[in-house]
Amino acid sequence: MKVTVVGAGGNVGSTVAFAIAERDFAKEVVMVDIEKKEGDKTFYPSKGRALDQWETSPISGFDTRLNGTVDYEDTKDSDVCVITAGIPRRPGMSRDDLLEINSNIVESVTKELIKHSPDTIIIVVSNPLDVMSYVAHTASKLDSKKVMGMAGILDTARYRAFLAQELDISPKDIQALLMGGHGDTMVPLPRYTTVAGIPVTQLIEKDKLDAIVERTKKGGGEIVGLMGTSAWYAPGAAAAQMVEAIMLDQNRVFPVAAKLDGEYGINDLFLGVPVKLGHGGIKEIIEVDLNEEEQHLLDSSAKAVRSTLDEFKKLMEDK
Ligand SMILES: NC(=O)C1=CN([C@@H]2O[C@H](COP(=O)(O)OP(=O)(O)OC[C@H]3O[C@@H](n4cnc5c(N)ncnc54)[C@H](O)[C@@H]3O)[C@@H](O)[C@H]2O)C=CC1
Ligand SMILES: O=C([O-])CC(=O)C(=O)O
Repeated sequence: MKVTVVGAGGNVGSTVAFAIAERDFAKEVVMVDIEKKEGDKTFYPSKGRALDQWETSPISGFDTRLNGTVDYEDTKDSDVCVITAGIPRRPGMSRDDLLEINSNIVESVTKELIKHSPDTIIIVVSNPLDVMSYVAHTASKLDSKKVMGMAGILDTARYRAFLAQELDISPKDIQALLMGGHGDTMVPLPRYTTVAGIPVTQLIEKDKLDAIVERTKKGGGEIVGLMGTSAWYAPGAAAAQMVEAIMLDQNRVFPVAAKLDGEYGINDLFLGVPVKLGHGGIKEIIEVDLNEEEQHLLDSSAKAVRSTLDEFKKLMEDK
């Protein structure tokens, strides 16, 4: 079983690769990035990070080979490819500000990957996430079940972590659902949030829960404000969990950015929804009952993603 991570000389990509290696289910992780020139020197970040990570294997006890490269030939016959290539935002920017640069990167990277692994499954991480998933789907021409974006596991993990802190309860016992686009319009769903089966609304006051929902929506920005660049540990762990679910055919139920063709009344858009994830990619998009208010929030989130998608389409027309 072979996984490729593109952008793996950077923060999220290298963390995805390392999290996969530490889980020890894959034979090989190929870490692709571009070479970097500084004066008369050339550096190879993906090769350096792969070597550094491989050198932890005797200590951590994993067998997964980590191979850094700048050559897509080395990615041949990958079962799953994770795309983290692109620029991260800086303080004061929104994810949508990355649209123009990252859409070019994601499109070109996807085409290279498909040349060497025409049957692969693609997990997109680059932002703006929902539109970058659309770009990878269009560029790859793969079935929509094989192209998806990672955001929901991360956003739900933030929500669960904040709840665990507030309630002083293990994060493992908090189950939650969050839908919509990976932006400030995302939709955490308290009605579908439980602590070991107990509805969270019975355990926490409404104003505290509302504050946690708001903090979750801006969770990415909170980290950008603290570090000057965006997060990588939780995003890396989240993408690795998706890769594991697919490769081990776990049939896990996760929120991922999936292509909607009528589900939830939304068409031709990648948006975060719960899916069953296993061999072959998305086996099923799960349609949960939403009340009027929840559906309204989801529709607003879809509208925001569609407006970024329209901007991307316009960029393509003007090219
Ligand atoms: N979906 C999500 O929840 C999250 C998404 N992100 C996004 O992930 C992306 C990466 O973030 P970081 O790793 O922090 O950035 P980074 O700058 O540390 O790494 C990005 C890497 O992509 C590489 N790259 C650029 N163009 C490339 C190309 N054409 N081919 C191969 N590699 C190329 C760069 O050389 C760099 O090493 C950003 O767009 C960021 O917004 C970050 C966190 C969470
Ligand atoms: O906030 C960002 O730009 C990166 C990201 O998507 C996240 O951490 O949720």
